[in-house]
Amino acid sequence: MSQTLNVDLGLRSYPIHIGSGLLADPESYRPHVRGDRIMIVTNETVAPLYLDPLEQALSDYRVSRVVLPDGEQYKTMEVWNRIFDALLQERFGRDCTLVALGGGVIGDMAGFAAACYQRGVPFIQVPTTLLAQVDSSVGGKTGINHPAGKNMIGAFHQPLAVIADTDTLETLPQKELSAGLAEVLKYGFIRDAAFLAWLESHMAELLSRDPNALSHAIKRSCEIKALIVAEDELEAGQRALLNLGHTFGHAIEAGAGYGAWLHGEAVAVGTCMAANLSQRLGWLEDKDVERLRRLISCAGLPTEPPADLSPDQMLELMAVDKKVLDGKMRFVLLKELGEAIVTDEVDRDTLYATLADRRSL
Ligand SMILES: O=C(O)C(=O)C[C@@H](O)[C@H](O)[C@H](O)COP(=O)(O)O
Repeated sequence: MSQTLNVDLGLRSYPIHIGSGLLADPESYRPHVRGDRIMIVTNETVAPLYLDPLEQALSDYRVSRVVLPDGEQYKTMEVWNRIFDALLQERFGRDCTLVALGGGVIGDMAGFAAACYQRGVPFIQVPTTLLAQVDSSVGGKTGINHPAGKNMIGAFHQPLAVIADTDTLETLPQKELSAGLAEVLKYGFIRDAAFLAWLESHMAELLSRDPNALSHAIKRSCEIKALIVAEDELEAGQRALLNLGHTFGHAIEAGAGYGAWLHGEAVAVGTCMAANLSQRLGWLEDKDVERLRRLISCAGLPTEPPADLSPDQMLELMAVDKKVLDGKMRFVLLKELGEAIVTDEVDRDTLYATLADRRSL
């Protein structure tokens, strides 16, 4: 059984197909592929699991592949360039489709390569992690990291389709499943108190990979993301809400060294820090922060930043955040659980106190 949602972006609209058995089904791709040549971009972990069935499903086309190393530490200009080497060596023209097979790193790098190759070619997202299925494959944010900051170089480039085969979650390490839950919880925190309550009462099923619970969580997450992206594709306004926990989280990822923390783990801690700051500003109550922390912890996620990352180091890393406007940092904070806002009205002392407060995280 599969379900389809739509991301409504006029001429750039596209479907998100969610369900079992989609990856190996030729019909998942046929309506979307452009040209007769396909370059699959994947990594060394995912290739042995899913490259063969994907190539079988695409056997009507001339298919090539580029297999990159796995991990956030490889989301670099050098590794990204290997996609262009492969495309150029095999003389790909513009009449081709790139297919991103993997998690968020592969989706972001393949999507950014598609945005740039010969000034833009189409691509399809085939996300194989929970995080990629609920978040990074949807919305067209593509890019790579820079030592100075996460996702600092990139482009908005929407895919032709997202094909999220829920069967791929069966092979996902538990740590990666939890990392995906950080982004699922985010949708509840920013937009949907009822979904948050549902997540609270179904966390055990989600962690034990109950297919119905996972399908519901993926669908609701994608619905919320699709609505926000449709209203604000280029993050001129409310799309920034999807960045809850990311200002702190990206600083943790860069500060600890890319790959030391999974993105979702860093976002989980960042969300606790955003809640702490929201409480200091008088918005969240103690019980809200406790509830948020408990949920994050029940999802198997950390709630505290690395002890060796000082408030000053965090501040320095946060200063390059893409939400900085007119030299002022902007934060996604919580008015209540289920309602987020973007604000630049955070004084330095309150921020510093949050960064220094390891106890209340
Ligand atoms: O789609 C968005 O918009 C998001 O902010 C979703 C985030 O969860 C995602 O991690 C995104 O890639 C972060 O983007 P960035 O602009 O903060 O680099």
